Amino acid sequence: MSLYCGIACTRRNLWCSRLLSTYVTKTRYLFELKEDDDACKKAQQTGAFYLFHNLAPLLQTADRRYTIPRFSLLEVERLLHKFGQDAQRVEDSVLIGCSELHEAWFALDLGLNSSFSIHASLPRSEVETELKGSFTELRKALFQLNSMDSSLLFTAQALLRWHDGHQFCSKSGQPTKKNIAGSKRVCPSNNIIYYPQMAPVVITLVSDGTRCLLARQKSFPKGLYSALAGFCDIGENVEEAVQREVAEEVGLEVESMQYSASQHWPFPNSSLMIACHAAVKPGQTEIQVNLRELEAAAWFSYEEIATALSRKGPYIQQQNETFPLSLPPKLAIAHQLIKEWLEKQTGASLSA
Ligand SMILES: NC(=O)C1=CN([C@@H]2O[C@H](COP(=O)(O)OP(=O)(O)OC[C@H]3O[C@@H](n4cnc5c(N)ncnc54)[C@H](O)[C@@H]3O)[C@@H](O)[C@H]2O)C=CC1
Repeated sequence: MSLYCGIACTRRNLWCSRLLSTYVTKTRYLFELKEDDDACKKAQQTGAFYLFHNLAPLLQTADRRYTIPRFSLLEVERLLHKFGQDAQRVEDSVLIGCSELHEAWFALDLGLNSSFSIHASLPRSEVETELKGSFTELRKALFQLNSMDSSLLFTAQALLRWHDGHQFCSKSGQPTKKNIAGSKRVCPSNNIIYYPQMAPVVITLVSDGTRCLLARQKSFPKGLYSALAGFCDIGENVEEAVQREVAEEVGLEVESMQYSASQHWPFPNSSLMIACHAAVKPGQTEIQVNLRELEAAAWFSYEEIATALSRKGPYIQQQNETFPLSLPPKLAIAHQLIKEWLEKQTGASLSA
């Protein structure tokens, strides 16, 4: 967005260039914190900390809404001291962003403890009482948070999980050491550097021109249908992954496809969701569900999708029971794809 903003900048539009330079300085500042341990330590002094316990973020509730409390370094150190731990535990924290005024944001998990760590887990309920909040599963909190908060917590949880699972060098077997920002881990015995990783996943909404194809897995809540998703195989590009996934899961051949958007998705591990629309030939729409991957797949009409998005149903039959068709939550990119498809259909029918 900032790039387009910069291109479109004119003298009349000075606020635009100011926005761009704020963004650039913020990005450069974050880069410096990732590269320079001393600068990052210094940033912790004036930074804000988000607390987690076993990957569940600390949330507070006010007027039935979740808020995310932040703590200063001093407050975190006091808390650690109160539970018999030294301030060194702050080094387990990871950098997750910063404000436009360069207040650095960190996430620290008080519950994770590895087999070799000197830091034991802090007692969850006692910390909750002390901080007047509750450590809440991120999936549960998802529906209550705005998109900025959820994206920050997604990043934090993904980074904390990655560090928890990558404490040893896969070549030497020795413990690896994280840098202060948590943007990498290094094996001291052979200098191999490990960087946090995301797995690329294609998510595709297939259309035959008038209907869209949705599918469900056994593990989905009853009535929930979504777009087709699958991990990219090694060596594949996005187009090949979309074609393969659609063929594998529902037995159809993609005729054309169009990239829509992307999203970082932390469940169950970090994925980079690459969302696309795909079209099949109108005459070749017979679905053959791969039952190893899916429980069911079906074509849905404009009216059925519009009704489901307005949360009124329609109803679908599943294992001799009837459920209202439900779609992925607003924050999920699958929801965005489905909404986009619906809007395109509306545009098409309006211009017809
Ligand atoms: N944000 C969104 O709108 C949506 C996100 N997703 C996410 O997309 C991802 C993929 O979706 P599904 O295929 O339905 O998931 P899935 O978890 O059912 O995975 C399918 C299969 O892929 C293989 N697999 C698992 N992890 C892998 C990895 N890192 N690399 C390669 N293969 C792997 C396994 O054999 C697994 O059985 C999941 O993480 C899911 O949470 C799925 C749908 C919507």
